[in-house]
Amino acid sequence: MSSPPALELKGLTKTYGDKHTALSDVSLSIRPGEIFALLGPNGAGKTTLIGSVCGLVKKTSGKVFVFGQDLDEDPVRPRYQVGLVPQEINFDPFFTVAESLYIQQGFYGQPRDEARVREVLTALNLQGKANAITRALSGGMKRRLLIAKALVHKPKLVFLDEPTAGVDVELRRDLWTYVRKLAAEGTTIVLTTHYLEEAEELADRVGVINEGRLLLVEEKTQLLKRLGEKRLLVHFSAPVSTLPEVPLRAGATLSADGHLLTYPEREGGVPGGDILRTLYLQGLPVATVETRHSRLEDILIEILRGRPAAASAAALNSLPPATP
Ligand SMILES: Nc1ncnc2c1ncn2[C@@H]1O[C@H](COP(=O)(O)OP(=O)(O)OP(=O)(O)O)[C@@H](O)[C@H]1O
Repeated sequence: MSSPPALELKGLTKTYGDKHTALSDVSLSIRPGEIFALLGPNGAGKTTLIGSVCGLVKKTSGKVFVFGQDLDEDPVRPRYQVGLVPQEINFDPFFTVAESLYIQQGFYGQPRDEARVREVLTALNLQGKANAITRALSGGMKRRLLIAKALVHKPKLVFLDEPTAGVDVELRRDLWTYVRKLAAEGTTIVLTTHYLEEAEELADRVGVINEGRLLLVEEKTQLLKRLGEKRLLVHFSAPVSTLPEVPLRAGATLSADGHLLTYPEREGGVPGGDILRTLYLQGLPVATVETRHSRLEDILIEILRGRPAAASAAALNSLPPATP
């Protein structure tokens, strides 16, 4: 028998008050061991979705299954397998780093496991801080501890809600390495991030949510292949007045100043190599050649733009840049 999904949502809906629908009929299935990135602009419903699974938000309707267990039937035990790195720092400032991790183990019904605490602290580069009082940690260290806290009870399903917001490049890299290790060991990771570079780097699959609706779920590589574009850019050392017939007919364009040829490569179209060969054969003054691939960021903006009137300009404007 095949194992159940790590997380399954069926028609998950959350309404605040009478009319504000934060989540609307969201259905989604996440495989054990996959890294799933949930993307969307501010207010899209990402945190509400995570909160509904972790018990921080009371859903209005729909079903949530964690490793096949219905949270309506047992809201407690399945959640022992879940870890959450929230957006906001939420630990007691008076305990030491190690104490707060032991408390967390106890909270999840586990015996004190010093080896595990050491392991998590080392993975997050906090090994020298085990006995530090948490309020004395720097902002970045607090964020590392937040991640350690979410992982110390060895959850099989981990939610990372904007885990690297406002952290330095080093922590981001450390975390990426650790997330990959966890996933390789079979942990399922659900990640929300505004740094699309992060999703592009880590995710196996991507879900796009806007205004509480799940617009798309697709394998990341498939999505990049389907909606991504590869462009060949040829810079000329002297202005060119017209392009030869082969590139022209294939769809290449020349900049107004005659210094740049742009050619969007498509599957089944004339290969970029043939375009270049023609340019060389015709003796055009090719200086440099580069290829550019569209990134997840470009694709996400297109998806949100592609939505009818509902994808408001405000929502698009709130998309932050790919890198901090
Ligand atoms: N407690 C609440 N009461 C009323 N409305 C809420 C509450 N919590 C969230 N909302 C609304 O629900 C919608 C979804 O919010 P949510 O925090 O899930 O979005 P998000 O995608 O996580 O956004 P961000 O990227 O800014 O964290 C928003 O319109 C928000 O204003």
